[in-house]
Amino acid sequence: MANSIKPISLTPNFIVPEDKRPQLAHISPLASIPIIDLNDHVTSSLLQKISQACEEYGFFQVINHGVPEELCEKVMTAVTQFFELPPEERAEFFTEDLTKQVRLFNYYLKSEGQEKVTMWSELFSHPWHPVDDFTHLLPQNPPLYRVAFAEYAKEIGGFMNRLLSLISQGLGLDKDCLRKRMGDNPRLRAQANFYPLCPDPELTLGLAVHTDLNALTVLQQSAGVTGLQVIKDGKWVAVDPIPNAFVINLGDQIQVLSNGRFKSVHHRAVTNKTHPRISLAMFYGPNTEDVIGPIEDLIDDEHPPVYRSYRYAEFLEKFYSQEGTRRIVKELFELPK
Ligand SMILES: O=C(O)CCC(=O)C(=O)O
Ligand SMILES: [Fe+2]
Repeated sequence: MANSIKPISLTPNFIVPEDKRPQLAHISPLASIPIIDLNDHVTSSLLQKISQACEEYGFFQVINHGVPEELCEKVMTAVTQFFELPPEERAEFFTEDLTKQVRLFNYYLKSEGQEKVTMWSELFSHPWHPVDDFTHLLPQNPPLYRVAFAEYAKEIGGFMNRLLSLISQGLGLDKDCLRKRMGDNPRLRAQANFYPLCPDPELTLGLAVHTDLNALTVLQQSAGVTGLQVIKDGKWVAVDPIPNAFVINLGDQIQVLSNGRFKSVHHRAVTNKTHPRISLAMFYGPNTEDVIGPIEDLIDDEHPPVYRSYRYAEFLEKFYSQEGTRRIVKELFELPK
């Protein structure tokens, strides 16, 4: 099992069927996602900017987020060094077993009647909180990995809470509302994504189009290398890296909790010929036992509930059963109109 990580070359298993290729020339050249400055005081104008970004894009970048720049760089260095290890050393973490807490794996795309297509990326996923429970499972090499993650996780924990409180207020709710709805024991996982140089980016995908299944994602990406793209009004928009910014995106659970007002938006990662790219996603989601459904205060005669409530475990089950496809999960929980 532990030997599926090989130096990557453009073999047929990476070539995406023609109708699913990225068509890199068709990117909206001027469009970009909103930028939110968190140095600003919490005023109604800041909340308005956030709620507009959540309604119209489901994505925004934040600057002046308060997480120290050196720490952000340190954790990206640790992740980069991990992906620079010889493949046989990284392969120790390779597994296709979804129940493993720490796993290195590849995503793939499954299309009706066609072979599986492997994405041009390698993903490393593990919990980020509570630190003491899992640190011993993380790589010892590079030596920076465990310490950088422990420090980063602490800072991101505080930042996520702040963000959830702003998003709650953006919905006109009490600032603790979203955090409380996801309980005292949220599911907190990190995913480091590595996209090696690709000889022909038009033929591959780094990550196929998807929405995040969790509630909220805080992402850092390699400086100066574009790869993330988001759908806006039916067109792909590139999310260009801004120095020291985080990319924030809403996951499916916030779409459901907000009764469809805030959007979990389709996105993908494309590859390039000149620079390897790394992104680090920190996910915040409910616990498997939590019950998720539209928040009562957001429901009235004009806004009847769009979704039925479910245990998050039920959502995850439907999610994993559609592995490799363009998943249709939250739609399964929609109530008849
Ligand atoms: O590499 C990126 O920027 C996208 C990563 C992503 O969408 C994910 O990890 O869910
Ligand atoms: Fe994503």
